[in-house]
Amino acid sequence: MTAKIIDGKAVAAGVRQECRQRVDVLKKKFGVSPGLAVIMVGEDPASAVYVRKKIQACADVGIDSRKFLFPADVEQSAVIDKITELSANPSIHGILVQLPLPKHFDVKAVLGAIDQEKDVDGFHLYNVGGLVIGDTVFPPCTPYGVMLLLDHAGVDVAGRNAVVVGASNIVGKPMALMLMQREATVSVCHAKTRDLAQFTILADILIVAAGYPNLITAPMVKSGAVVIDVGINRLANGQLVGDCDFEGVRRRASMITPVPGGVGPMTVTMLLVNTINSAERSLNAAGHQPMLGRSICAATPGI
Ligand SMILES: NC(=O)C1=CN([C@@H]2O[C@H](COP(=O)(O)OP(=O)(O)OC[C@H]3O[C@@H](n4cnc5c(N)ncnc54)[C@H](OP(=O)(O)O)[C@@H]3O)[C@@H](O)[C@H]2O)C=CC1
Ligand SMILES: Nc1nc(=O)c2c([nH]1)NC[C@@H]1CN(c3ccc(C(=O)N[C@@H](CCC(=O)O)C(=O)O)cc3)C=[N+]21
Ligand SMILES: [Mg+2]
Repeated sequence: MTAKIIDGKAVAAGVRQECRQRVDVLKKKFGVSPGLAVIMVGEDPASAVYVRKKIQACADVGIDSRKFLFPADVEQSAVIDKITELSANPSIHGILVQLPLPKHFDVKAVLGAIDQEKDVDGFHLYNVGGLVIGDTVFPPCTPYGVMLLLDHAGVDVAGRNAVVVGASNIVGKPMALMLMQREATVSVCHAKTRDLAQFTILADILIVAAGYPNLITAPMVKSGAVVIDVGINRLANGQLVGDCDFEGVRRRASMITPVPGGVGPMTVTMLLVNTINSAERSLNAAGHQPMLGRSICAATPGI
């Protein structure tokens, strides 16, 4: 078997086209320009690349983005003051704090300062709680993008065995919750899992987000499985690879996402979706009827 490649870049391009249309309606009909604030602390090169991609993606669909760069040794209170100010600013509909933050930061305190109605990453505890009960406004971008890829590829989730490798707050845990919400039978593996292969081999849907190249090899994968590789690893030779031995695994899987060009472009795109949803919600809060297209969210009910 040779797996069908799930083209994240192409799916993302389609979603972005919808984003452009929704932004157009917001601007022309309602005079609202969706605005995203991106906060970055320090100049970690990987973070800088991701932030640049997010800002480019905003420009691409007509979202106004503003970047706030703080030096790595800034006091936490200065960052929280900025977040408080942006939370009160009606021209800002989304606030994102690029992670990781420097060690002296209390991540929970910083994320907690974001207005929960502008928490487009979905990392505020209010939205995390919403996700747990299957009723969140801002699904976290990476697992949200994965759900959209699965829907787009026509993958049935209900009743299937889903195995998530990785249990972080930003990928593994919310991924597991979204799959549970869609009635998969979910196992979550992490660094202390004994005999990872014993779990992965049972997966109809295998989601890998650990951050180790070649962690998943062909013998660990059930024949015909759908494999979603979230991992992003830069090898010494400069090559970007996921967590799966791509060439080996694609001979056992029925579908697989590539790296690059798989989940990464979806992550950035779902940030745009969450920001536009937030801008539309701000209109509704102002007394307008809920009239705008929610087709993207409708594709993924209940998350
Ligand atoms: N494509 C995209 O859009 C995105 C990609 N990423 C990429 O995804 C990967 C994961 O990111 P993130 O969740 O932030 O990373 P973290 O480092 O925060 O979490 C990694 C998780 O993987 C687990 N893990 C580590 N080693 C193993 C192992 N040998 N077997 C099983 N589980 C293991 C860890 O376990 P434990 O909890 O026990 O420590 C942890 O839960 C990275 O490569 C990152 O670059 C991240 C975000 C978006
Ligand atoms: N608050 C916060 N929100 C995040 O969403 C967030 C974060 N912090 N910290 C880091 C991770 C990582 N992340 C990625 C974004 C884009 C690509 C992406 O575009 N990847 C491309 C290639 C990238 C490249 O060429 O380097 C691809 O896979 O095709 C990947 C990973 C968002 N994250
Ligand atoms: Mg952990």
